[in-house]
Amino acid sequence: MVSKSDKTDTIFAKGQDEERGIWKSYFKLIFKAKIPWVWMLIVIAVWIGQAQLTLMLPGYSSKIMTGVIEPNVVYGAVAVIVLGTIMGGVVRYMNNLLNFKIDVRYRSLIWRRLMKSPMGMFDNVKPTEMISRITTDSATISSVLGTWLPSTLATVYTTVGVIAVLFTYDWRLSVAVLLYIPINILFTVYYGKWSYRVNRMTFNRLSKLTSFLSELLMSVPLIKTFVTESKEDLRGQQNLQYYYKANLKRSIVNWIENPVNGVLGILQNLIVIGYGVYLLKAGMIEMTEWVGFFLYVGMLSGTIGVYFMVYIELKNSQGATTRIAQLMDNELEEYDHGIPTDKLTGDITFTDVAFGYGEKEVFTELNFTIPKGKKTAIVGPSGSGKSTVLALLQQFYSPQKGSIQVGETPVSEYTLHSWRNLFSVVDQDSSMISGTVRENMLYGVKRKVSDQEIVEAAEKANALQFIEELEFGFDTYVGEAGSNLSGGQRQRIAIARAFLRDAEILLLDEATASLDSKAEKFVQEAIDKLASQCTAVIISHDLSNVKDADQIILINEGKVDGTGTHEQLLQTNELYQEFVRLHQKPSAQ
Ligand SMILES: Nc1ncnc2c1ncn2[C@@H]1O[C@H](COP(=O)(O)OP(=O)(O)OP(=O)(O)O)[C@@H](O)[C@H]1O
Repeated sequence: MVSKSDKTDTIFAKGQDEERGIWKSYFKLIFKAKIPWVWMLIVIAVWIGQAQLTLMLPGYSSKIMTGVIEPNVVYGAVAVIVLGTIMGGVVRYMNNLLNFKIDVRYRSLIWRRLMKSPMGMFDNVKPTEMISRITTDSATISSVLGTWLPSTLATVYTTVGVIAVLFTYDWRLSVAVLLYIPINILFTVYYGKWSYRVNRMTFNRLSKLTSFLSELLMSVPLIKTFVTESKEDLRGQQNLQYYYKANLKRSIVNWIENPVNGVLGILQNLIVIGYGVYLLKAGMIEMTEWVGFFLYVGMLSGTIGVYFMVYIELKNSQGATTRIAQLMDNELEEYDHGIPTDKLTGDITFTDVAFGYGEKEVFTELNFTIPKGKKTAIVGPSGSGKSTVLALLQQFYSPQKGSIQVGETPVSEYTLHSWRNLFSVVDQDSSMISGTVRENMLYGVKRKVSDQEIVEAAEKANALQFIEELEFGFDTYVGEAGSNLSGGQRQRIAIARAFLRDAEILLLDEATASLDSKAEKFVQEAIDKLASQCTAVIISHDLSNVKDADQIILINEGKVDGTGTHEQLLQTNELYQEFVRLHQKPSAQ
């Protein structure tokens, strides 16, 4: 079968190490996700309104603190405080909404792209990595765009305003204070880089831990069977320790920020106090101006603190933006481009088809024909590429060389959706969705189906008895991915689904492998009936399923080793003789 590879050189893994191009990535994401601009502008305007009120406060405070208690000063101060508090509350609420709006747009954009991504992308990316794109990465980006962007613009407004006010008080004192800013920037940049590295390490440890846990929890039966609980316990403890140590480092880095900022703040106050006292004594400034200046400088420190946080946030979001920007660049499947079809109009021919998964070559030169309306069996050693033929047939992948055609028409010229709608598939995994038995039987069935038909399909698939014995019959919940059902029960529901789908081409990949021999015989008869009404391609290790096929294709080492009926291949092909010898059931001898 087409198994998922565990390659780590995925677009996402590459993204984790990509450290450049953050601005490019942000621009790309902002335009791709169509963020709510109007809402964003409203939030920015409210932020700036609130910033303006905050800017006015030290002017009033300095007057009141130095005894200038006139009615217009007091009323002005009260109005600014009350309005500022109300606007502060409103803007935070609006900002939260903006954040959620941006977040849901990114999440739905990522989800839509994932749903339209070609199969090859899913082979290379672990499900936990994809989940992390939709949850953690999109939250990081929306926090930067939704929360930090508007508040930072308001902070820029405040900074410019504060500097302008400072110069109206005294230009010498202002220059002295501003000289200190480069020291602050230097610290911000160095600390930011350091903090980014440590945060990224913690994030990587956490995603390793998450993927370890989800993988192991899905393998509990394997662990129990092979008695590896202690070994896995140890591996889990190690992963937890790595994450703990990364967190310890991170806490030290985060802690350092406060004392250093404190020292820098003291430096700044010393300048204002020392130089200010000198100017006061020399009679060059008034007491009210000096107090006002002092309060505004405090505000300036606050704004620098915000830039500092924004820088850290931007650095920390770098991995997330790069990963999502790369996902946006990924090619998508086009479903409605080409000729629509609702019938298989001729035989399907593979001509000189070469195909591999990445570096791994599977077929070098594959030539065969699947006759319309006939039953074709594909046999070959394990790993020879039988399931890959079914994947190529459904256009999950495109051949690297050669062509697959229906008559004279390459299958790639059909619209992808209409082409895939021609198929009905029952494979050894018998994929289920979490829902009821009925929902699973109807999954992918696009016509109206009566209850009577559902019952008949279940009966033909030998599933009716066990379904009726379930607590809620057809309305019984099957659990996540059908976990409440046995392998054989899942397989019978998948077969019933194939009956209901009633497609032109039936693909069976070890479709009865999980059934006991009594059920298998019964279901096999039903499948044979279904197969006789359409074009069927069957992969089975069970000789009895293969023997009566109109044509058997034997695949080995990337090529077709032989084609013919059971009798023909038995007489002419050594590999087939070997296959028969190995797979003959005692009853068939
Ligand atoms: N998604 C994938 N990525 C990389 N390699 C893959 C992928 N799927 C299958 N392969 C490899 O391609 C080869 C053919 O696999 P395929 O599942 O088609 O073989 P098969 O004949 O159906 O095997 P089996 O009889 O064991 O089910 C194998 O070597 C397999 O490891």
